[in-house]
Amino acid sequence: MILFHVSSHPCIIPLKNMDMVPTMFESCNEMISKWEKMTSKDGSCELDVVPYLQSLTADVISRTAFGSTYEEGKIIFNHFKELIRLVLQASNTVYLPGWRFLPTKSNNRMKKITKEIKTILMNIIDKRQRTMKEGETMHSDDLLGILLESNSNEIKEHGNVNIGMSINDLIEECKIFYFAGQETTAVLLVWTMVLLGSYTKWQDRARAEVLQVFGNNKPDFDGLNRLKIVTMILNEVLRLYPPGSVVSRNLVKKETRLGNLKFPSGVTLSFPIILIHRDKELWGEDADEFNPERFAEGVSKATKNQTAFFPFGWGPRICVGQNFAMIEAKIALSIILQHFSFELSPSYTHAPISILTIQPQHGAHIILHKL
Ligand code: HEM
Repeated sequence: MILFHVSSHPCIIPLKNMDMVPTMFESCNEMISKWEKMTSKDGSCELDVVPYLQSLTADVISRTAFGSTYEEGKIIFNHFKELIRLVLQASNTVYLPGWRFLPTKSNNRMKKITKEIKTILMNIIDKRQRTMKEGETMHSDDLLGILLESNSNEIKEHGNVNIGMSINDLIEECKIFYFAGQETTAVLLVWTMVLLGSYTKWQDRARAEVLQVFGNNKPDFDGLNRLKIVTMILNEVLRLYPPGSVVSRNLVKKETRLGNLKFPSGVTLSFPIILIHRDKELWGEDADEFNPERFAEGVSKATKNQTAFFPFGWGPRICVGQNFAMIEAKIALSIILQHFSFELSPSYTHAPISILTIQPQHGAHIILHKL
């Protein structure tokens, strides 16, 4: 069972396993079919994998969050995507106090999108609640169903509708789910393809393992847990290219001591994950090199029991989607390896850039060969 921390509410909502494997498999398969269609007669093609892996993880998260109302959910997430783009665009311009209240083209667009998100979500909720009243069971096998069910239980318990979540709270929860879970998993897969496209011996080892565990069959949950080489590879990718390169904490409440250091309230502490993951004192002289072998005996051996590897954060606020992300990455990688061998294209330029997550600035051009 995965736990989902709902930030605006002091409660923890259980995000059940929700039979995620078939859902993820379905989305991965759609991507593979597109790639197969793109290959020429000799079975090869070159493509930038970034947009495909992004829409794969968006698809998985839409299905998981909205289940049966997935098509409407997808529109909401497409709107979120545009919102992120507009917010990033605004943050790259000179800051003028009060600017966001001016009726500029992008401010008007942001307002319009926010309104549309609200309308679609209200329709979905309305439909679900009507189904509930008609005596049918809730769709508690998706995130929205879980949020609504927990909300209605809370209202019943307290006998007060003001206790539950508002539509704005629900929108915020869906936003967090999307921001935290889509881009991060996409970039993990992108860097995995870039690195396995360069270190083809590791690609061969991963494929041999996948074929030994699954043959050409659908990946299943038990088999995914037995993938040792694939896990070592994903850990090494997360070490070198942690999707979230920094975690931060605002010390809002009171003066805080950390060892000999004293921090006044109001200070923001940032932990540079990527620098710690590449520290030669912690990882040895080959810290900047791709060497999954270092994880052969697990994370604690690789880190000599120090907190030197924390791609998902650490402590009480550790990423609640880490199992979800690792399962998704393992399924996607297994299916890719079952269908294609691949290499990095000569047109690829290595230029990682941090825009919320660490991304390849000029895309990830890969040459695929159908197996
Ligand atoms: C490779 C994929 C992922 C990476 C590297 C990652 C990394 C992180 C990190 C570093 C944090 C911050 C922890 C902290 O502040 O200490 C975080 C928080 C979080 N993650 Fe993930 N994550 C990934 C995938 C996911 C997925 C798939 C989901 C949802 C299904 C998810 C949901 C969340 C949520 C809800 C939070 C907490 C946000 C908050 O309370 O503000 N993450 N994640």
